[in-house]
Amino acid sequence: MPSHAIPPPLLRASPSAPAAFNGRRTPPRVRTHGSRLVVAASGGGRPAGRGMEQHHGDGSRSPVREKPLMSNIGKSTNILWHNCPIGQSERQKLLGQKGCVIWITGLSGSGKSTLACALSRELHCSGHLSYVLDGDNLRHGLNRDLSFKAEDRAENIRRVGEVAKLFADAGTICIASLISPYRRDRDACRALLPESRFIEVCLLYDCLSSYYL
Ligand SMILES: Nc1ncnc2c1ncn2[C@@H]1O[C@H](COP(=O)(O)OS(=O)(=O)O)[C@@H](OP(=O)(O)O)[C@H]1O
Ligand SMILES: Nc1ncnc2c1ncn2[C@@H]1O[C@H](COP(=O)(O)OP(=O)(O)O)[C@@H](O)[C@H]1O
Repeated sequence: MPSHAIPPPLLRASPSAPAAFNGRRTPPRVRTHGSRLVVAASGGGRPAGRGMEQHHGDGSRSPVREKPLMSNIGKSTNILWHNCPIGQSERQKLLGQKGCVIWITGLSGSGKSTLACALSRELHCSGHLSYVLDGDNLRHGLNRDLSFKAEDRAENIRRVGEVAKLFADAGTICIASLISPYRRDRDACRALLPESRFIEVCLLYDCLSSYYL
């Protein structure tokens, strides 16, 4: 099978999927064409806000039929939130676990990466899916444009907080390992998730340092 081919299980329709497309007149038809996935979206077009679900801080969802979730972001207007029929609870059921963020903070050399890797290995051995977001590694890609001045560190943490939230939403135990010296930046990341889904591990010796604000 070529590396880009879609494995057959992904193409199987979930029994509950059609009901979840109630925002469209017709759900899109998906079929394979050689190694390609062909999607025919017919009729109805955008869901126009109907059949959407509102996500609450505790991870629960409820249908929102009256008001589409729109935002104005910068110069762009009418940014519409799209929900997928396969949501957080379906992913949790599939994986047999709930996603969360374990945020490891501490000075350079304090053992963050070592702890993150050890934790990830233990979780893996006990059958849990985890993923390490290491500050050093992310600065090779996603955050390569950022320096170590305070505002860039803040942007660094903001981005990683958002990515970690997505990993948790995907059902993964996301282990973020960053110096993240400013409490306000870490608190902003914590605020992205329900209280019990964000666990901060502060390598204590460094947290007593005046480097931490
Ligand atoms: N000036 C300066 N200050 C701090 N750190 C530096 C610097 N230059 C490079 N490095 C390397 O970058 C790693 C820290 O990146 P982070 O993204 O975790 O930092 S921060 O959270 O934005 O403060 C850090 O990795 P760790 O040692 O694993 O913490 C360093 O290897
Ligand atoms: N618990 C520990 N005891 C002794 N040495 C450790 C411990 N944790 C990490 N180290 C060592 O300290 C050094 C820095 O660890 P590292 O995980 O890279 O820190 P950080 O990611 O915070 O920069 C490494 O050489 C590592 O092997």
